[in-house]
Amino acid sequence: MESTTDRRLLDTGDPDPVDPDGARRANRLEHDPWRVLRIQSEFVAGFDAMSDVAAAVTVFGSARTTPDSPEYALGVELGGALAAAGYAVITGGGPGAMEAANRGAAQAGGRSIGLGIELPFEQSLNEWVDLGVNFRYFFARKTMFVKYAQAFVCLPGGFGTMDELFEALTLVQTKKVTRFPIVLLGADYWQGLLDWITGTLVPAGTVSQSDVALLHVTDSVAETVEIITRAGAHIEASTR
Ligand SMILES: C/C(=C\CNc1ncnc2c1ncn2[C@@H]1O[C@H](COP(=O)(O)O)[C@@H](O)[C@H]1O)CO
Repeated sequence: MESTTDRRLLDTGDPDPVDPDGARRANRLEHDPWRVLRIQSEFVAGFDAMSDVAAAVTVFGSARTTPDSPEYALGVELGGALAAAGYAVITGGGPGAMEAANRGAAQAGGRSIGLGIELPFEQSLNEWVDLGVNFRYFFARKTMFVKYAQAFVCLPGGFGTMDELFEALTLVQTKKVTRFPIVLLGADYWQGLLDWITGTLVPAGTVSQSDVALLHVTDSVAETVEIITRAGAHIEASTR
């Protein structure tokens, strides 16, 4: 399998407690400090590319959603409705649900942004992206997903989507971002997760009931857009 930049940074586990000739330490000292420059350049390129993005919503969802599926159709509808409401649509730029949301936005004449990630196999941005930025580090890319969006919408997805969802939730819960509705679109898919949070995490005291209210579950694209625009209006009013 081909390596990636992220992997060269992270997958270096050498658990041997001894480093008799100092080779491990020397190797780390030789390479790791220089990675910072690469990381820095990635942030600079991202900030530069995104600097004129106005109101935007980041859409997450499975890379494996197929174009003939109801989830794909939902993604297209969502992208179109967000564009019609004046939001740029930001996705991971990949296939599946990301492509669907980009496609909906582009077809509706809206701004369609893809923040791609280097993967161990060749992959280009989906054809519906009109502003594309490619990242080598997941964490730099994640900053852009949050920094330039007013809300997150999650379509059905797997580990990647869960990771992005829970990162967003943690940022909102800890008030690192204060403006963020998070909508889970597709009630059949998401309700079980909400039930588990309410039925297991809340009674265990690991999250509070008010944290659950950070999540909105719906089947309706119109309601999704309504939740996002309502939150935007509140923010505008509170900053006036
Ligand atoms: C698995 C395949 C391609 C993967 N390509 C991806 N391209 C861009 N972004 C991706 C990709 N895979 C995951 N992501 C990110 O995670 C979320 C989706 O992950 P999930 O596990 O599929 O839910 C998505 O929002 C991306 O940001 C070949 O089909």
